[in-house]
Formats: sequence, structure tokens, C-alpha cells
Amino acid sequence: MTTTVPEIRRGLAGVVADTTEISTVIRETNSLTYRGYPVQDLAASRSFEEVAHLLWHGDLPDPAQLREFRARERALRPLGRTTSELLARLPETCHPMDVLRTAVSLFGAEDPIEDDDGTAANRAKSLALLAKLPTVVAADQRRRRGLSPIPPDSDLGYAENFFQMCFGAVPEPEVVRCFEISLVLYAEHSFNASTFTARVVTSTLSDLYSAVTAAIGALKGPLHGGANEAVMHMLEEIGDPARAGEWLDGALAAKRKIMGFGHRVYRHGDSRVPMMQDALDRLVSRATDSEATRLATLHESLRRAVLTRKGIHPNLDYPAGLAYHLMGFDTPTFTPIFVMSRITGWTAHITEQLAHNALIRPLASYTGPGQRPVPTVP
Ligand SMILES: CC(=O)SCCNC(=O)CCNC(=O)[C@H](O)C(C)(C)COP(=O)(O)OP(=O)(O)OC[C@H]1O[C@@H](n2cnc3c(N)ncnc32)[C@H](O)[C@@H]1OP(=O)(O)O
Ligand SMILES: O=C([O-])CC(=O)C(=O)O
Repeated sequence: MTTTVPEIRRGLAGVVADTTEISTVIRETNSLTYRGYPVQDLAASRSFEEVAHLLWHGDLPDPAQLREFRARERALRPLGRTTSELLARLPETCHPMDVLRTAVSLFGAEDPIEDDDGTAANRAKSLALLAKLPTVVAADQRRRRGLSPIPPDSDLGYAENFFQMCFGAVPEPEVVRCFEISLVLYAEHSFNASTFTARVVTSTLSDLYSAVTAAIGALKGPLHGGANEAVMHMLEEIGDPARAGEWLDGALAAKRKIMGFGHRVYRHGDSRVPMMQDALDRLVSRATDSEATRLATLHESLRRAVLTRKGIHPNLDYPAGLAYHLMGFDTPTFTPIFVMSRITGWTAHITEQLAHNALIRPLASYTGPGQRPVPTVP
């Protein structure tokens, strides 16, 4: 008798798990589209709020729809008293991704809507999360700096309000623009690990908050969203641009992964990098201190060294990490900013999964001991 060994695709590499109408990477042109629109064109001409509407509703909003979307988002920004008080009690040493994960869990516990299978209910929850997450992230960064929170300002747009809540001031429009570009580029990327996590949880007919909480956990890891923070730690570890090559040799010899490089889907470079790198270059050219130039030189030296030695290109986390540093955010705030953006993609996928649900439950090829009797208790 012959036994067929099933093909195992570790990490589900190359496996097509389902269809999606939300976004796609077109390998031939190395491009990414959201609902058919090239992401670079969206980032160049549309606000993050318009892109959120596009991802959720399938099309860009008309002026009236955008006005309504903005008014609803702005009204939902404040946190409830219980949430604020509970979050303020978390240890100050805890990672902001843990704060955010806990916040979403609390929002779920406080949400009176029980009916989770309705698209309308999920859309309302998605908008509330989009509106409230920046309030949590900004308050937490201020808490770590020993400062009290700044309430949201409903006269300001999504990106401007976030700066205001973090720093008590809105920077020049050029800086806000670079930030908004990062939000649009980070918003959605098909079946990446955190989105797939959200879809797995949703596939059991669990609720949206549980799916988002799990997705935050998946994004936190340094092989995924946590890489934007890890990039900054790596640049700090290297320090001197002249050391980039020597540091890289040591890291590769020690079999370390170089953070912000490589990608499961793109083999010849992440389609989002050129636009984010351009935004980063603009931030560097605005900076008046030599520190920004040193970091930018180091960043570029390492990029060239990794390409020469390994033939590997940077992913979006590589320019985004340094860009967030130059905008003034603390390093642990970088991945939470990714969450503020990706909440749009996650929740679009949650709605799509529910609309055509099939329980996600793959098989495993067992390699443990053969069946054996349980020994009698001595
Ligand atoms: C927004 C995002 O989430 S983008 C991803 C952010 N993550 C990172 O930047 C972390 C660093 N990068 C990595 O660890 C990987 O490139 C991943 C996890 C992103 C993709 O991994 P996979 O598709 O599984 O590719 P895999 O890890 O098998 O890499 C293939 C080969 O390239 C090498 N490689 C890939 N990325 C890197 C890297 N960053 N540093 C060093 N070597 C790398 C691997 O060692 C492997 O070499 P080998 O065949 O000689 O063993
Ligand atoms: O697609 C992936 O595997 C990771 C990624 O770039 C993203 O989630 O933006």
C-alpha cells in the first residue's frame, strides 16, 4: 500500500486561501491597487478618510458622503471615562501595542450592539475604532512622557488632529502630508498575517473586536508591523554610517534578519517604498539638525549594503520607521500608528469574510509519536 504524503506549504507560502475584492499586488507591474485604484495615485491626491471610505464601501466618497463621513468620525473621537481610567492604570512600562490591544478589548466589552453579523453594525464599529484609536495612541505617548492627554479637536482632520493630540501643535502642512501618505500606504495589503488573523477569528463567527484584538497581536511581531520600530532600534545600534557594512556582515554571520528588508509577496522591491522614501527625503531636507542627515546617510548606506550583499530590497517599514522618528514620534508609537491605518483594511476584510464565510481550518501533517497505550499510574 502506498501512502501519499500531502504537500506542506510552511507559512502558507504561495497558498491562495480565498478571493478578495479589496486590494491586490500586481506582480508584473509591481503595483498595489485598492479597489482597483493604484495606491500611489490615491496617496498623491486623496485624504486618508477618503481611502478609508473606499476600502469599506468599494468606492471613493462624493462630497456629501465625505462631509458626512468626516462629521461622524470627528464626533466619535473622544474616549469614554471608563476606558480612559482603565488605560491610565496599565503599567507605564507596557508596550503601546499592548495598550492598544487592551483598548480594543475594552471597546468590545462596552459596545452594547450584540448583533455582530450585520454589515451596518460592523461598519459603525469600524468607524468608531478608526476615530478612537488615535486618541488612545496619542494619550499613551503623552503618558509615557509624563504629560496629561490632550482631547481631540473636531475642527481638525484625522492626521492633523493626531499631531495635535500627541504634541499640542500641528506641524507644517508638508509634514502632515508625509504622515497622511504613510497612512494611505499602510492601510491595506491583502492577506498579510494580521489581516489573515482577523479573517480566521471572523470565520468562527466571533465579533469584530475580537478579530481586531487578535490582528493587533499579529501586527506587533517584528516580522510584520513591529519591523518599523525594529528599524529604528537597528539604526541606533549601528550608529555611525561608516559602520553599516561591517555591522551588516556581523548580523548576517549571526543569521540575524535585517529589519525592514524582504517581503513574502514582493521579490523585487515593495511597491510602496518609492513613495514613502520620497516622503522621507522631503522630511530630511526640511530638518535643520545634523542628526537627521546622519540618520538618512546611515539609512541609505545600509540599504545599499543589504542590496549588494543579499540582493534584498527594503519593505515599507524601512522608510516609514525613520520618517516617524523625524516627525517626532517615540519609537514604540510607530507600530500603533500602523494600527491606526490598517484598522481600515482589517475591518474591510472582516466584513468581506462575513459576507461569504467559510470556517478557516487547515489540516496538519502529524509527525508525533505513533499511537501508544497510556502507562498505568505507578
Ligand atoms: C509591513 C510588513 O509587515 S513588511 C515585513 C516586515 N518585516 C521585516 O522587515 C522583518 C525582516 N524580514 C523578514 O524576516 C522576511 O523577509 C519576511 C518575514 C518579511 C518574509 O519572509 P519569507 O517570505 O518567509 O522569506 P524568508 O524568510 O524565507 O526569506 C527568504 C530568504 O531571504 C532571506 N531573507 C529574507 N529577508 C531577510 C532579511 N530581512 N534579512 C536577512 N535575510 C533575509 C532569508 O534568510 C532566506 O534566505 P535563505 O533562503 O538563504 O534561507
Ligand atoms: O503583506 C505582507 O505580508 C506584509 C505587508 O507588507 C503589509 O501587511 O503591509
